[in-house]
Amino acid sequence: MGYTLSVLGCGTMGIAVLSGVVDSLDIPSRLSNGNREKWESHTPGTLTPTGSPDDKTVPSRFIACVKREESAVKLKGIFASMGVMGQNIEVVVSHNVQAVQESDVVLLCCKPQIAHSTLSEPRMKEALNQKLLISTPAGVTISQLSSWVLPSIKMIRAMPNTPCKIREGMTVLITSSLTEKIDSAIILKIFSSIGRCRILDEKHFDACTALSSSSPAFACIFLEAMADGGVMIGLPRAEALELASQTLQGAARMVLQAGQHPAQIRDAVATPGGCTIAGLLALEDGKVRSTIARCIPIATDRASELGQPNTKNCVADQLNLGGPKPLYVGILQSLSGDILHTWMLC
Ligand SMILES: NC(=O)C1=CN([C@@H]2O[C@H](COP(=O)(O)OP(=O)(O)OC[C@H]3O[C@@H](n4cnc5c(N)ncnc54)[C@H](OP(=O)(O)O)[C@@H]3O)[C@@H](O)[C@H]2O)C=CC1
Ligand SMILES: O=C(O)[C@@H]1CCC=N1
Repeated sequence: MGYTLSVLGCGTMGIAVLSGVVDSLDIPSRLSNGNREKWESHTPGTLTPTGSPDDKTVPSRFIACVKREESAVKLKGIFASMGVMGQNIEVVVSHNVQAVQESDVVLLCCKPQIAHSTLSEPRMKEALNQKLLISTPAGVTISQLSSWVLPSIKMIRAMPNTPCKIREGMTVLITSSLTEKIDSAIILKIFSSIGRCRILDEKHFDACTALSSSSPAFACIFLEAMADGGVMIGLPRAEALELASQTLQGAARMVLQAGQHPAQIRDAVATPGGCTIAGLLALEDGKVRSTIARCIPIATDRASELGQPNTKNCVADQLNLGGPKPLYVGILQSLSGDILHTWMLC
């Protein structure tokens, strides 16, 4: 048997990490029951753990913790479709402490605003004793985390992104506090099985949060805009999206895999007097380069505020609403313009 990994707050990010890790493993129940094929990563260096079944650096049991019953139902559906529900994965509602007691490694994936209260649940400190805690909430620092737990806890910060779900993630790690080799091996196996990972100082963490964790959203704005352009000149929507997505992926891989500089790729495509240079000049007229670049420091500033006391959190958090985001939008749209404006600023 390997170790038990629990996820405290198994929402978007928890599901992405858990699904990616599960897909990286050869779990017999999934392989034998004819469920969908597992995702194979295309990222060079991504690891498919091949440890023996009793390898202590590879997880073999998972516990996903959520707050609401409806989220548990959704999670069970996701893991059932992967062929692992019940056998290797349990989904629990409001049983954080028990899940941590039964785990060796704990992935904290709740919102930054509730990281403190989640780690301060009665008996949680004791449950975490000697365990390895991986904290993902944006803006919550190692020094804050250290003040909330016992000194005996082994702890790191990780900043993954949603493509971890298909094993194409980018994760930045601070592992300086780890002293035991086995803990470093566990961490590196988790995150290098679901994409690339890089170890950096904590001073860079908010920038990394913006550049790799938020950026799937930023990249999709560019992607959608390219597809819109194709639709504007008559391409069917689905094909326009396919062309734009595969092209962006190909261009990124030429940088990562072929080691080409982006300017080299651009210049090679831009034939003198051709259509590419005409398009490039139109892009530069729209100040696209500085607009894109400037979103990163803005997101970095906001990341640094998250999880800090006395900073603006969104209206939904202030009202402590527990529903899904579309519900907030509905409620907020029915409120006055001023409140909606406040919410959009946060
Ligand atoms: N989303 C992203 O791309 C990234 C997110 N992060 C970080 O990951 C964290 C999670 O973000 P995200 O996944 O988007 O958020 P979600 O809202 O999707 O997930 C949060 C999860 O926490 C659960 N939860 C809430 N309260 C409790 C509780 N008391 N006990 C156990 N579980 C609880 C929720 O359960 P329920 O659904 O039942 O309410 C939900 O499953 C954040 O701190 C964020 O900064 C980091 C990098 C990227
Ligand atoms: O937007 C957020 O706050 C989270 C953290 C990074 C990506 N999503």
